Amino acid sequence: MKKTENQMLVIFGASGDLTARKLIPAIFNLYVARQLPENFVVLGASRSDLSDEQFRNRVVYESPYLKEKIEDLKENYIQGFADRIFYEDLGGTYDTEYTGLRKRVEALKEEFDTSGNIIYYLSTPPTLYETIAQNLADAGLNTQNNGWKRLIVEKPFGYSLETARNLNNGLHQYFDEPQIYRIDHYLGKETVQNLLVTRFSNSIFEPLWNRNYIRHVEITNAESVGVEKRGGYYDKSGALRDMFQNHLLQIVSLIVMEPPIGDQPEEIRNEKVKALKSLRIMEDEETLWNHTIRAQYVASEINGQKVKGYREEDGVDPNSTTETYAAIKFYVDNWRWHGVPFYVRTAKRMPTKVTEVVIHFKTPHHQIFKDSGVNSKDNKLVIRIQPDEGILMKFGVKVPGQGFKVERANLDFYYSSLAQTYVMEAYERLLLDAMQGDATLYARADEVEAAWEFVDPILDYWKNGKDVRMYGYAAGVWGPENADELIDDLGYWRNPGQDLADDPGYCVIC
Ligand SMILES: NC(=O)C1=CN([C@@H]2O[C@H](COP(=O)(O)OP(=O)(O)OC[C@H]3O[C@@H](n4cnc5c(N)ncnc54)[C@H](OP(=O)(O)O)[C@@H]3O)[C@@H](O)[C@H]2O)C=CC1
Ligand SMILES: O=C1O[C@H](COP(=O)(O)O)[C@@H](O)[C@H](O)[C@H]1O
Repeated sequence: MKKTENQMLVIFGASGDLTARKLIPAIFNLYVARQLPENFVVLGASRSDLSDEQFRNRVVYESPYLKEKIEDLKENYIQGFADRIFYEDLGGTYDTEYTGLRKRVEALKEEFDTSGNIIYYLSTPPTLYETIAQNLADAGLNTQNNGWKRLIVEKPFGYSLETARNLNNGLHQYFDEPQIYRIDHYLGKETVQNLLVTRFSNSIFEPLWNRNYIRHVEITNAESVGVEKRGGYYDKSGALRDMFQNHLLQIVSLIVMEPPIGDQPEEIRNEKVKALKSLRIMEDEETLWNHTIRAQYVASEINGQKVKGYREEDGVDPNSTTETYAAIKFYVDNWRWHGVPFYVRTAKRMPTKVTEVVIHFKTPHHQIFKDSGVNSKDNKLVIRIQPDEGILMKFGVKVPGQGFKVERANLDFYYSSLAQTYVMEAYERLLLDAMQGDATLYARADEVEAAWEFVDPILDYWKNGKDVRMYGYAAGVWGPENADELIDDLGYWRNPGQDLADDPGYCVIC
């Protein structure tokens, strides 16, 4: 068990949505699970005029995100937890000197004996990340001579390769790379981490994990919700920046990477960077035209309820060209993956919420059961990231009786069958890792830049290319029909809405 040293967590942007919805509940769960160190304190900081008590009311006592947990026999913990939560009003301007903050940090350090170890969590608008790092340095709050200092940085990390590089360079002026933890909450999901275990702790998958046996790889990330209250943010971002550049390319890197020499953070991160650098960058318009599809959801009815189209959502430009659906086909230029196409799609307002990876295996080179009814697309490994987390192996078996008729069968495993095991929420796991100084599940500077390097030309083409298509799809369906063009040389997109064990693999969009 790793040691969690005494420390303080300072959250910038503490009056915001993420703090209330994800961060405080994650810390509360760690507190209840006795995973926090003996001496631990949280200091929220933002510009809203709040007292400690008002902040505690907002994020603890009256928090809708803790309500269930409190009711769930945990009310005994609430007082003790809230006593460790404080708030510092940073005042009204962006470049506030952090004198007040420094005094508060010093006082809490003495009172709670936190040994000078501090995590700063940046949960503000991204335009402030560098400014806050600089302000911390100006106030001497980044020095490590009296305890370590770490900086967790929320997504989005940059808006393009150039802005990500600038942000990396900006932060590196005040914090060294080993101090910086770029969060990607998908890496905190058990099932994403399980990709590593599935591949590297079994001897049955890895020998097949290459171009000799794999025909193509398909990844679907679907959300049933629209942009909800984040129209303003989303309209400047879009599916490619919001999900693909970070979460999905992280998943891709875990599928593509070579076996690391060990489980140390840098050993794993080095391989992920190599994987991301091996993605073939799409440069010419013909490839970009053929290998990328974007679309927006349009007004529709889902279960009898009228649903707005993307352009009618609050905060969205009525003439917006921001995509809510992105499907990308690409290749990986290395020995292992040469010639194997990857198909990745992500979208809002799909029929269901699901994220899964499907490894499609090649058909046997010589088919002896010619009239068996064997479907050449039968051998698949489906890794369900969420929900119904699990793994499904699909293969052909003989139908009892004369002859060699073959039917599809499934071997499946569900995480829920490990019912006695407590599965941490992504933010819980990632916060605990940062508290313990383990950066394995955080993105390194070069990793983020390599991902942007791949995404930038697509964004540029979608913005400036000639006659770039923008399709529409009715809210509640599996995207535009034209997305089939991307994959039709190999069949169809798998219908991932199916229950894992009951999966006919048919296509609902063709
Ligand atoms: N909400 C979510 O589900 C997710 C959010 N993120 C990222 O997390 C970050 C925060 O998001 P979210 O909480 O939704 O955003 P909000 O807009 O809800 O909150 C941002 C917070 O930043 C504060 N703030 C503004 N200026 C400063 C400043 N100079 N110093 C300190 N705090 C400041 C604001 O409070 P005040 O006005 O009081 O200063 C506000 O509380 C963003 O980068 C977002 O992209 C990432 C993934 C999911
Ligand atoms: O980072 C983000 O992720 C969520 C989806 O996360 P999930 O864990 O629920 O799959 C997405 O809704 C949001 O737009 C994006 O910013």
